[in-house]
Amino acid sequence: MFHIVLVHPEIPPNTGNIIRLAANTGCTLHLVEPLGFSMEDKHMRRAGLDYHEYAPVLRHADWATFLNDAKPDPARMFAMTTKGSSTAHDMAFQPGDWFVFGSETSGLPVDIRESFPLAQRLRLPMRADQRSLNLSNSVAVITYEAWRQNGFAGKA
Ligand SMILES: C[S@@+](CC[C@H](N)C(=O)[O-])C[C@H]1O[C@@H](n2cnc3c(N)ncnc32)[C@H](O)[C@@H]1O
Repeated sequence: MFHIVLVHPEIPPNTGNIIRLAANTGCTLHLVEPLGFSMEDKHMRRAGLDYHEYAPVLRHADWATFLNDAKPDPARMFAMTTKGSSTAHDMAFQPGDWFVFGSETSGLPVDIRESFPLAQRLRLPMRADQRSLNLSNSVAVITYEAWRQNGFAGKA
């Protein structure tokens, strides 16, 4: 349905949760290296259970390789960032859209974030003085919002 892109994820259970979410919702997961863990990490595998069988997980050596190999449509790719200029829930999403997330400690690298047009830097609403959502929670929020907008296409 959608593409979830994690740039340099660091915490194994977060990626495990996201593998499970990708399987639940029919999304493809892209992992942009370096990763902060081994794909054999037991915490990641436990969180993902055996869902990796149901979710395509693609690894890319770096951001440039991701762009070259996956060829995302630049007009349909969205940076998910606490420094976003647009409210995520105001955007109309389409099947095949790309959602790009930063790492748990650093967020998206500045050069990657700034390569997105302002209108495609999306922020999830939070209360004042709150720093950020957990990575896997932010993936779940936007994936379900985009899927809801598209009639939960493919749901059982
Ligand atoms: C734990 S956060 C990163 C925190 C980092 N210190 C920062 O300020 O970007 C991990 C990732 O979750 C996503 N995220 C978390 N909260 C968000 C929000 N309110 N709006 C959009 N994305 C968010 C972003 O992709 C972020 O890079």
